Amino acid sequence: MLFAYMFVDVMSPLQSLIQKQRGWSPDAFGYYAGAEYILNVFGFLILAGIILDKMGVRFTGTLSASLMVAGALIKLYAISELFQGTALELWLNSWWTEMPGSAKLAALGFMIFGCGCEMAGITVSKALAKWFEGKEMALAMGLEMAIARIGVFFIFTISPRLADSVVPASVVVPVAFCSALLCIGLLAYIVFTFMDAKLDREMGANKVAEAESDEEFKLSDVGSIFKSKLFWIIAMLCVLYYSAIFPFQRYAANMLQCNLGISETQASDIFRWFPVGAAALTPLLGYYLDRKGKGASMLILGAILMIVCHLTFAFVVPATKSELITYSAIVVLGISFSLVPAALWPSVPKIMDKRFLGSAYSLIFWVQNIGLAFVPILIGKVITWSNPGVTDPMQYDYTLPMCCFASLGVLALIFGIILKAMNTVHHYGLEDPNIKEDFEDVRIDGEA
Ligand SMILES: NCCCC[C@H](NC(=O)[C@@H](N)CC(=O)O)C(=O)O
Repeated sequence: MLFAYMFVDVMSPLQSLIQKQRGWSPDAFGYYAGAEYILNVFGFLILAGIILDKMGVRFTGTLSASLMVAGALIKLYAISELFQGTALELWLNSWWTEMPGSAKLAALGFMIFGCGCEMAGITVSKALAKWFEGKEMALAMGLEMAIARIGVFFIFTISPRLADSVVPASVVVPVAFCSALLCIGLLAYIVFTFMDAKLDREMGANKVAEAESDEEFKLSDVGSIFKSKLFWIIAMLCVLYYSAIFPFQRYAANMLQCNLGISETQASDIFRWFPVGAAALTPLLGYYLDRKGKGASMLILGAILMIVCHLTFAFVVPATKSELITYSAIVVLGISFSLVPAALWPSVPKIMDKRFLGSAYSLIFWVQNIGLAFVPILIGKVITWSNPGVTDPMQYDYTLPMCCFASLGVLALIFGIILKAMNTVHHYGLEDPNIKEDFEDVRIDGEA
């Protein structure tokens, strides 16, 4: 997941460079960024859930890592000099001219990568549930997310520097670097499959068979989950919150460049503290949640902090051009991005029957991916629409796009409040600690 998250954001600090080098407009960049989720939205994630439950974590993880490598190599080829001037590029340039051929092929590669990445996300959740069942699952999930966030910090640090390491600067170097890391990630997962097989042997064949059948994906379960009000509240909170974080991450470096009048590298150097804050706090909050609970309250606080930060980027940072305010907002956003993920993902097993868990995660990811696919496109359009005639990528006014992100936060907050109110009435246990021996929870059993 570390290398996957690095690949996801390798181009984020290079928006203005790719615009200069390959002619990708903000719209084209938005389409490219949204492409990661398109196939997942059109049902791949549901299929991924079925594959996961039928074939298990070893096969699915290896398949997902292979898909990531294949998608990365296509994207690398698309942005490389090798692709320039080929018949394929000429053909791709000949239709939907707003989107350069290199952006179209890179988007295709990113789509394939995205299938692998999301499939890996649900596989890792299921593997963690298997390895840490009855133990400190929130801490384990928090650590997994923390490692991924460190990858984002690292890539925001090195991506612009790798791009500048050649003359003229090139987006190819960082993308090639991350593609190589993904190959190492595939090898690492293959090593994990041997460890997992050993765990199965230790657990004993009977227990494994029982565990597998407990979590088997049944198509009728999808209907039960979709009929659940609670599922929709969690899924809406998830899609709204994450749509104001991950798409923002794609535009953040350019937003800081435009607001503060700084270089790509300086902007990335400021923004990289966002995932660091999240990486430091998420496992601590997971540890706290395991012992003390307060999950629903953490979701509400996380949404409030995010709204404050996005409004600060919209109005205060451009007016003051203060680096101190910018850094403070970045750190507070990092705190928000610890509170919500640390509370959200370990809450799912509290409200979903174990039988539904794999499908529940894949369906929440599916709803989330709809937002992650379309919000970057929407933001690209809002940037273009609110900046008529602006061609210099350093001169965009980000007020309206940041207000859009803040509005998503307001909606997420409303769902967080509804969730907490429902928890108070129905006692789902969302405010309770995870580790509690006589814990009696109320779960969706297919009739909710
Ligand atoms: N085991 C993974 C838990 C989810 C972590 C979560 N990631 C996602 O929700 C992804 N679907 C997002 C993406 O597609 O980029 C996170 O907080 O990173």
